Amino acid sequence: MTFTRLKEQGKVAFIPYITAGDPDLLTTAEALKVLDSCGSDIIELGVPYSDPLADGPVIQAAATRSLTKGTNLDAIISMLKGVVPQLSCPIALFTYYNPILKRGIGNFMQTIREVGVHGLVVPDVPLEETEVLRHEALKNGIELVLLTTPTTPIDRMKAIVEVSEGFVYLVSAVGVTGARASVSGKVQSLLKEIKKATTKPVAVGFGISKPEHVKQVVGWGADGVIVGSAMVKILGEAASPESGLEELETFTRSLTSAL
Ligand SMILES: O=P(O)(O)OC[C@@H](O)[C@@H](O)c1c[nH]c2ccccc12
Repeated sequence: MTFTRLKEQGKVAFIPYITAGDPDLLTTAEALKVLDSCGSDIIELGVPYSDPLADGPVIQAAATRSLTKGTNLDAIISMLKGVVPQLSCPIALFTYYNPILKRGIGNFMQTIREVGVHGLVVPDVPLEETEVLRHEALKNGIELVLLTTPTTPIDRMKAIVEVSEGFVYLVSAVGVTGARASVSGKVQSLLKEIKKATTKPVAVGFGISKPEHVKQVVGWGADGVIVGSAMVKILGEAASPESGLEELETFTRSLTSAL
């Protein structure tokens, strides 16, 4: 839906990621409002996890701080209950598989649907194991976004894009999340391959932190850009929650104006 509207307007989606509960959940709620009002098209909200395999130092540190404060899924859910009705853009929850399993897949999907979450990203579930997850997501009207990476073999990429809902997440680089000096030139050819295989929108993430990166990825034909660590760093390193939110706004505007 979001992408259809954007495409009609000839626009590319801006998709920020932040970790819930860093520095605290009240600030997360405010950050969601700031990101929404700065023109984000989807917001990825990360559930902090103790063993975040795919995450680089910035998001790992944010998760640790958040968990130390006692952030858990229930607290995130009740924060969302209050704030989602105030947002105009959809929320995609980002979580590792374990917290979903702990709650029970069906129960998890129902709970997030009830607070108005639209999408779900789970980085550590291999395609073969997504079936149950997809089934339960579908039943609850949740879009399960799947990821493909530069090392995903073509046939596997095709199978992934075939079943991905909402959009396809193209991970731009091998390794962990985190700002990088430049976006790998390989993304251009990866985008071409994916677009040969599907008409679904493709959003690119990993290492995007500057307006130049945004412009580059848009020029290569991406339908969306995802920015995580750079956002998380601002909120995590700010002198106070208030100044973090101000910096977040300035930074987000600098990126969206490159779209
Ligand atoms: O942090 P980066 O490099 O801007 O990348 C996006 C990213 O943060 C977000 O989508 C994400 C956070 N944790 C992940 C783990 C795997 C894949 C993606 C992610």
